[in-house]
Amino acid sequence: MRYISTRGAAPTLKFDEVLLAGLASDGGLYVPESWPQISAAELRRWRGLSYADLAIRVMSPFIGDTVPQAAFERMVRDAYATFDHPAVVPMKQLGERLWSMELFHGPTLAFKDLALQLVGRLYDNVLASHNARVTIVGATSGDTGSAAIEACRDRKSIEIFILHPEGRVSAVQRRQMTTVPSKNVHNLAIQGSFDDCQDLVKAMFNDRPFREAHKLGAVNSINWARIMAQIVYYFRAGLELGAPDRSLRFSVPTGNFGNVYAGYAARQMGLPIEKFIVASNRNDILTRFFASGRMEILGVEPSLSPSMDIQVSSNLERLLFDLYGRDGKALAADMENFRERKSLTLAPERHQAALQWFQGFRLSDEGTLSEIGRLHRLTGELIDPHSAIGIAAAVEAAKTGETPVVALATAHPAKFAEAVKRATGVEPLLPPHLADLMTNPERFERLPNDLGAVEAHIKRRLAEEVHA
Ligand SMILES: Cc1ncc(COP(=O)(O)O)c(C=O)c1O
Ligand SMILES: N[C@@H](CCOP(=O)(O)O)C(=O)O
Repeated sequence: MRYISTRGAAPTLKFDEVLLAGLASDGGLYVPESWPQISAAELRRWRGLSYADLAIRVMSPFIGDTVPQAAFERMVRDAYATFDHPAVVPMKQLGERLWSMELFHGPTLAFKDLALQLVGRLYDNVLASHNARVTIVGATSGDTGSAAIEACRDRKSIEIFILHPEGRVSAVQRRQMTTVPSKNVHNLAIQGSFDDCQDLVKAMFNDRPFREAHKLGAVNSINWARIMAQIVYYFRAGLELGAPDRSLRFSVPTGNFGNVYAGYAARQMGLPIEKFIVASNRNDILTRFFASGRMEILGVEPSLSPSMDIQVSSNLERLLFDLYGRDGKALAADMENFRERKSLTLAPERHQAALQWFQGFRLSDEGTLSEIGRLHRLTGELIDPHSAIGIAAAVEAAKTGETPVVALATAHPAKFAEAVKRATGVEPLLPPHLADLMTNPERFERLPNDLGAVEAHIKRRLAEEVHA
């Protein structure tokens, strides 16, 4: 398997190289040159596999011979052994055609663990075989940061710098990052939004001398390895609900478009998925995009689902690449324009093609609270505000059509205890392994939204590590 950039001008790479590269050198994102095809007969043979065994089968074609098979299988088993539920991603039936899949049973209580527990191990293995070190720079609106830190802390070949928007993540999310005492972990609170943090990360990758001098690596979903690992649970849901003999729909709480793009990848590989419902909060650029074919950046407004307070959804570029018939040059020109003019209008035939598979949905904070309250009254379950948006969208979708709808539950309710308590009167508790989270000392640096200041800070810290 080889990987090509969505902007058509970066070298074609193998999996291990893509893992280390993160963003492509032309500013694009790596995608597989072609999609591995899983036949219906093969899918039937996958029914009943454990999560780890399924993960090995789904991901092996993407990795090829770049990681020794025995080591890869060991990493997968170790990664999913860190989850506290035997099913790893348990499903619950919520209605006649309605299911939720819980993706938050990993160590940091959000769906990011499903990819990052594996990506941390892959980094270690590939860095050792290349005799290399990496400086990870990542942006977070709250969940990627802690999952990446948990996956990379104390690893000898990795320094990790995570940028979060100051004051715009929940207290639990912040503390999950800033209370980790490991020396290779560095938290930067940026005076800006998540989009600013993500722009800073991309700008560091596009600063070639800085990127090369410090061997930058990515843990955000711009890194193909993140998407690859997230494809697996779509297959798990499909197989549990009767694929390949029955199709299904997914409702996905969306911000950076990485999660739902992983579902699209599963569909391209042969899983019968009829539709993706892209569920957003008030930061609704994607809802407006699917409704009109026009993508327009407005300001980001804080909401009760802060991890989805995003306007520039990086992974949409991967979908656009296919909608543009994989014409990297044309897409590169339009993406440049989009960054300058803050708007992009799809040609009508491309918009129609997108609507075959995707539909948008938006929910206000009031709607989110009311969905958390409704589900609690009905089932006794507590859900977090991000999952609530996905479930509310799925409830709407299940009113029409025959195919089951699976809503992805992306975070544990205790990460957003304040909102959940406001909606239900019940405060969700953190699991025992995080019992001292709210009292442990924090460690982070405040920095302006300024590339020079952030790069200078990283250089200084790395130099201190060398001399320590
Ligand atoms: C809890 C939660 N739900 C949903 C999302 C949105 O996922 P994506 O960015 O992959 O679209 C995020 C952030 O990524 C998140 O942390
Ligand atoms: N919601 C995310 C934002 C970053 O998304 P990623 O999937 O690209 O890492 C977060 O919680 O940090």
